Amino acid sequence: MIQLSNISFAYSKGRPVLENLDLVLQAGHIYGLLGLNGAGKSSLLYQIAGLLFPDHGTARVLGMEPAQRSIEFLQSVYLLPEQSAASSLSAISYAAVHGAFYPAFDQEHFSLLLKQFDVDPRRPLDAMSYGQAKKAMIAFAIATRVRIILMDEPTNGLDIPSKRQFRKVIAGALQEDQLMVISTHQVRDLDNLIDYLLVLKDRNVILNASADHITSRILFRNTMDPQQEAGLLYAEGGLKGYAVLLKNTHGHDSKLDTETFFNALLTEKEAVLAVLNQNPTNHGILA
Ligand SMILES: Nc1ncnc2c1ncn2[C@@H]1O[C@H](COP(=O)(O)OP(=O)(O)OP(=O)(O)O)[C@@H](O)[C@H]1O
Repeated sequence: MIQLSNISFAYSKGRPVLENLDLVLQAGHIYGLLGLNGAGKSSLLYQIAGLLFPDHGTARVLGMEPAQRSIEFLQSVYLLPEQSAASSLSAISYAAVHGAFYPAFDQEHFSLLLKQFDVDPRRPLDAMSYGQAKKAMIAFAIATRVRIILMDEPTNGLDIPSKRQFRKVIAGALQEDQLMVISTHQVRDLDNLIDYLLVLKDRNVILNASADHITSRILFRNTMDPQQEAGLLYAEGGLKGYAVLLKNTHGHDSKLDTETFFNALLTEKEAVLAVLNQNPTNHGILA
């Protein structure tokens, strides 16, 4: 669905943000795009949406070139930016005006999502708080029912109940022929939500792997004494002992702890990738 080949991109000469980046994303998945501030997450999403153009390399999205911004492309890909432009329209009028552009726009679903998010559909968007307006635009993005939904830091500004609601809404929103990419530097917001993890670091995607693949190779556990654990890859101290990553040599089940995994990948990249890359399966394509 999305294929980026050897993409390089810089805002100014000699300071590349993305370099020789290859990426293939398939339908039916929610991808979490993780990276520290300034890693290039927005820049990558904007390349996919055709709002920034590569200096080198090629991008194909649904068989089209994003930079062409054809009508068919624009009706198939929705990018929810980190900051949406303010509109004096109410949420419901906004959907009536802008939803008309998307052939499969689902007005009923939009109203339902606003209700679930506790957003007043009649209130002008520019009179809403930042978080309320954000929720209205998340609802709009989902209601477009386009094939590819890109969300840039959608959980920024949401309170804790709204973040919970966001996870619930997203988990139930994806259809088989759709793909979603959600970027965040607040890694914990995506816990229990994404089925694929993308990690952007050093101008490239250093990891593209399914949560299933990660937990088949790595065991997530809490312990009081990391040194007693066999196959220790990484340990992180907290209030209640340590969160550890161990080599999963016996096929045990555990739940992916996205934040600890992300921290491990940033500090112990080679060791973590080596374990994930051993005996590669088709669950993950690792850089
Ligand atoms: N319009 C711009 N002009 C010049 N440099 C830019 C511009 N936008 C972003 N950059 C730079 O490009 C790099 C990547 O920025 P980008 O916004 O893509 O990162 P990000 O991972 O989305 O960050 P954050 O988590 O802070 O939103 C940063 O070093 C940033 O300063």
